Amino acid sequence: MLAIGSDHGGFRLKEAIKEYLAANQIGFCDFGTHSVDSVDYPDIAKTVAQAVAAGECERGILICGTGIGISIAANKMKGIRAALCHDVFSAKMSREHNDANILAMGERVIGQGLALMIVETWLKSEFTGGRHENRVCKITDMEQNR
Ligand SMILES: O=C(CO)[C@H](O)[C@H](O)COP(=O)(O)O
Repeated sequence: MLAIGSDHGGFRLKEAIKEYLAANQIGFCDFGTHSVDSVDYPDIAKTVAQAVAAGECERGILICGTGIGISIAANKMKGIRAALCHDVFSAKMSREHNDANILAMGERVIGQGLALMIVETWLKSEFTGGRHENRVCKITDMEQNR
């Protein structure tokens, strides 16, 4: 199960991603927001990050206007590795090398076509482990000592 959420700045892209997920039989849980009325992106980041960190959802997708604020907020949560990706290569690497468990994007930065390609790539890519395992473990250690 995938967790998805956005603020008002990412609402339209979130809806387009939901259509893509539904068309591809990928299960998701929508944590809002549910309109273009203004909301605060940390509130959405928190609920999606909590669902992923608690293991209720395997991975998450977060969208705001730029993707910056919502990824900064999500990364404050223990166990979260949110990657802000606006190109397909970064999306693939964020999974293969960094084991990113949240994909963040900005609706005001990229078009819908590219965003959907990024989502597709990110969902299909897997962590390759090996030398990257130790590096991700070091990130987790930093969280424990915070
Ligand atoms: O991108 C964002 C955070 O990084 C927000 O979506 C953006 O700041 C919202 O701006 P506004 O309230 O002017 O619509």
